[in-house]
Order: sequence, then C-alpha cells, then structure tokens
Amino acid sequence: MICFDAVTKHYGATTALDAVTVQVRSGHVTGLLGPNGAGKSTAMRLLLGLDRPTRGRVTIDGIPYARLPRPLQTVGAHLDARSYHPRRSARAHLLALARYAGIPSRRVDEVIELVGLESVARRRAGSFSLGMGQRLGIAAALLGDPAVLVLDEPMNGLDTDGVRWIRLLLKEFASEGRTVLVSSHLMAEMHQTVDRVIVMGKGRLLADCSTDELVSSVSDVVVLRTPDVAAAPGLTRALDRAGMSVAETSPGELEITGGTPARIGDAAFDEGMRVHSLSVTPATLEEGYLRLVEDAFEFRRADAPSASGGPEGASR
Ligand SMILES: Nc1ncnc2c1ncn2[C@@H]1O[C@H](COP(=O)(O)OP(=O)(O)OP(=O)(O)O)[C@@H](O)[C@H]1O
Repeated sequence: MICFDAVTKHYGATTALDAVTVQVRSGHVTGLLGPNGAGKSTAMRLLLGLDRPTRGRVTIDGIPYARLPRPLQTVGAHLDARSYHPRRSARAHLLALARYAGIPSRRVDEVIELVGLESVARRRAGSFSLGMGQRLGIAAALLGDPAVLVLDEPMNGLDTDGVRWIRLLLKEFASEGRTVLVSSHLMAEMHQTVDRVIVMGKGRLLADCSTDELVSSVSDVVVLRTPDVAAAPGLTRALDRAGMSVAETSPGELEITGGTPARIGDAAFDEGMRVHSLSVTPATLEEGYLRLVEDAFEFRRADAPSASGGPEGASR
C-alpha cells in the first residue's frame, strides 16, 4: 500500500500539493486523475523519492522510497516514454538496469517478451516510436517483478492493441494483490481500466472512491421516442413532478435524466402515451470526473475569500 500522509509540496510560490492524505490500496488498479497542473506528476515523483515533500511523508508499505532495501524489486515505475539512452538497444538498456539492481539477466528476456518487443530488442532505442518507447518503459518497470507499479500516462502513443494489452496487464497485476497507480487524461480508457480513482485539482484531493461511485454521481440519460407528440407536454410535467429533468430534443423525442426506463415507461403509460423506444446511455467516468472538478472549482470561486485561500470543498 502507498500512503500519502499530509503531503505538501511547494515550488517557490506554487503549491503543487496541498496537505494531501490518501492511500493507494493493494489489489486495485487506481487511476490518478486531474486537470493539467493538478499535482499528479508531483505526487508520483515524491512517491519515487525523485523529489522531497515540503511537509508530510510518502511511504510504500510503511517505508519511504529512499529507504527501500531493494527499490526496483519493490516499486516499478514508468514516468517518461523516452527515459533511455537513444544509442543503446532496448535489451542493453534493460540489461544495464538489471545489473545495477542485481536482477538476473534472464529476467530481461522475460520482460522483453512480456511487452512484445522481441523483434526489436536489439535495435537502437533512439529509433523507437512513442508506442515502442512506452513498451520499453513498462518493461523496465516490470524488471524487478515489483509489488507496486506506478505509471504516468502509459497509454500515450500506444495503438488500440497496445492500449488493450496494457489494460489487461494492469488488471492482472492487481488481481495478484499488487498495487497499481496509473495516471492518464484518457477518460474512456481509464473507465475500462481502473476500479478506483483518486482525483486531484490544484494540488488538493477532490475524491478517493471507487470508479463506480464516481460514475454513479451522474445520472444515466434515457431517450424516449413516441409518435404521440401531443402527449409530450403532459409527460414532461409528470416526470418533472417526479423529480426528473426532461428536454424535448425533437418532436416526439425526450431526453430524460434522473429516472429509470421502468419509471419513465410507467409514467408514459399513465399519460396514455405510446412509447416506441426507451434507450439508456449510461453515465461515464468522464462525466463524473468533469462534474466533480467543475463543482469543486465553482464552489471555491463562489466562496473563496481570496485567490490563495478557500474552503476544503469537495474532498470526500
Ligand atoms: N520542478 C518544478 N518547478 C516549479 N514548478 C513545478 C515543478 N513541477 C511542477 N510544478 C508546478 O506544480 C504544479 C503541479 O504540476 P504537476 O506536473 O504535478 O501537475 P500534473 O497534474 O502532473 O499536470 P499534467 O496533467 O499537465 O501533467 C503546476 O503548477 C506546475 O507548474
């Protein structure tokens, strides 16, 4: 388990992290989400001992990264798709890392196979595409067969196959009881990959919950189609009384939020309306995330006494 305990990080006048306390649990793929500048990379760097917190502590199973006896065998990290020597081959790069960490060289061939780089392993890494660089970075992260995996935007540059591959890899990793922390701006992909989310905004923790909880904070949209256009105003009033919100998007087509198809279908029946279709568009992680971030910052704008101070807001 990774623990951030009241972690603050200042860079001059910028507060990159503001008293963040959160845990990243084992056995889950946790998405670290937030707008640009939210503090995601800073959190990862502090976790990996690449920078020091101004206040607070970050630990991995109770130990700060710098004091881990075998760091590469404990935490595998991939922060940058181009973090290799361009003239070295992929295999030579991994061999050098393995030698440094006391990892047997046969593990290098294992991870090369695991990430699908066998055919290019002896090519200079400088000639790699962004996607191949991502695979090499992930190979390096997996080298020590670590219990914790930390990946910053690992899906960038990967093709559809590659994205699917990494999704399955991370899920399998977590199903073995390991800890996975992954950041990405690709919300549709995150929705399919992560089962927990940590959402940051302007250095603060906005949410720490399951993906399902965040998604269910926004409603599914139900679209009703009817040939009985004249009955639409009556149904709209009935649904409105029942606490749903309705928009007539075209004659005979209503877009309804806050209700289930069963409740809407029953209400239409009571109004004597024939219904030709009721289709549900499920809420997405992107919508839940956007609602959370927008609410957090609107709330602060309205209540903040000054630009530097504001209420704790939407942490939950
Ligand atoms: N080395 C640094 N020196 C000065 N300011 C920094 C440094 N690193 C980060 N910051 C600032 O800290 C804040 C958080 O940056 P960070 O890179 O952690 O955000 P992020 O959530 O990873 O953003 P992105 O999604 O754009 O990668 C930003 O305002 C950034 O400008």
